Amino acid sequence: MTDRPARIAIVTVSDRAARGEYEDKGGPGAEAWLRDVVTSPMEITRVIIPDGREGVAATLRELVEGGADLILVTGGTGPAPRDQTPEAVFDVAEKELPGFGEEMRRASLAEVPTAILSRQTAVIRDATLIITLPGKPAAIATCLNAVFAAVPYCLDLIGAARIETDGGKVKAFRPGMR
Ligand SMILES: Nc1ncnc2c1ncn2[C@@H]1O[C@H](COP(=O)(O)OP(=O)(O)OP(=O)(O)O)[C@@H](O)[C@H]1O
Ligand SMILES: Nc1nc2c(c(=O)[nH]1)N[C@H]1C(S)=C(S)[C@@H](COP(=O)(O)O)O[C@H]1N2
Repeated sequence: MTDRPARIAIVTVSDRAARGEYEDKGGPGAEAWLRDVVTSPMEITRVIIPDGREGVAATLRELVEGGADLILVTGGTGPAPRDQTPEAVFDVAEKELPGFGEEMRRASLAEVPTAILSRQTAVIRDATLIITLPGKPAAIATCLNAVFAAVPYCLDLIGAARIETDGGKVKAFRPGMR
């Protein structure tokens, strides 16, 4: 655990947003959610890349090597042929944390039955936690609200930056601490 600004990367994976055919709403949505909930210093970077296993994996490797503490990836988790974000994430993963996907889908299923189509998950590579989210901008808050209480302690455990949250919005849980 280190006390310095958390380096957080937000990666939008979308063929059409990367081509400029529509405005990316997922990346800005994820950044707004973090700025609302996380109270400790953060350096946030955002990138928009097309779908595709190799490109997504290469971007993730680069961000991990650049020292990211947390990477949020939005899009490409579904069953369509170009949806290959989970494959890319597993290509770079050292450990999977399947509970993240289970809980995000559970929360999303209360909103839409098609939430079951998302293969979203979370993994660790080096000292970076990578969480995947569906591409639908509306899914971002649902999914982050469902799992974020466990994120600060996970970052502690992997030796990433320490983050604090606004307890009125998301109460970070650190076992053994109040
Ligand atoms: N990053 C985003 N910003 C804004 N809207 C998005 C974004 N990602 C997805 N959407 C919206 O959600 C809908 C369904 O999401 P889905 O992930 O299936 O996108 P998609 O059709 O696969 O996108 P693409 O073809 O660009 O990869 C899209 O048609 C789009 O309206
Ligand atoms: N909360 C929430 N989760 C959701 C959705 C949604 O609208 N809200 N859309 C679902 C749909 S329709 C799909 S196809 C999958 C995968 O989306 P992705 O390929 O954009 O990642 O996410 C699912 N999860």
